[in-house]
Amino acid sequence: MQMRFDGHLGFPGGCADPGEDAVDALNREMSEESSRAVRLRVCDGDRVVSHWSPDKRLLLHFFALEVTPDRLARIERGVLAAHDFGGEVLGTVRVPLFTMSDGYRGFPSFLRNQFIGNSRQQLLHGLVAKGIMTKEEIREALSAQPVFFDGSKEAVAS
Ligand SMILES: O=c1[nH]cnc2c1ncn2[C@@H]1O[C@H](COP(=O)(O)OP(=O)(O)O)[C@@H](O)[C@H]1O
Repeated sequence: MQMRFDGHLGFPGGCADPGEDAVDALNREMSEESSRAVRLRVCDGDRVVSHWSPDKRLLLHFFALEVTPDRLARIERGVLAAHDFGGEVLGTVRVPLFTMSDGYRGFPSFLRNQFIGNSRQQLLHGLVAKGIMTKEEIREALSAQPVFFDGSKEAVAS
C-alpha cells in the first residue's frame, strides 16, 4: 500500500479522466505514483472487486497483480523516483500479514491505521479472494485488542 499526502493509507490509483476506462486510468495513475523503472500494467482480468459508493457517487474498482519478491523490492525503490513522490505519495508500505504472540501486533495493529475510502475493505477482500488469508483469520484480526504494559486489554465499548 502507500502512505498518502493526507496521512491515510491507500492503494495506487485515482479518478478516471474523461474518456478513460478503469484499466487506462489505473495504468496512468500507476505510472505517476509508482516506479517508472518497473512498468506496472493491469488488464481487465486483474480486477478483483468493484464497490459502488452512493455517498460519493463513485464506482471503486480494485485490481491485484502478483509480483515476485525481487520485483516488489524494485517497485519500492522506484517509488522514490516517481513523479508524485513527496507530493501525493509519501512512500510505499508492506502490509504485515502475521500476528505476533501478543495476539495484536502485526496485521491486527496495521488495520487500526487510517485508510482512505474503502481501501481497508479492498485489502481485506483481496487477501481472501487471492487465498492469502481466510475469512476466519480476517475476523480474528478485526476483533483483536491491543495489550497494554500492565497486561490489560483495551476496553471494548458496550
Ligand atoms: O486506495 C483507495 N481505495 C478506495 N478508494 C480510494 C482509494 N484512494 C482514493 N480513494 C477514493 O477515491 C476518491 C478520489 O481520491 P483521490 O483524491 O486520491 O484521487 P485523485 O488521485 O484522482 O485525486 C476519494 O473519494 C477517495 O475516498
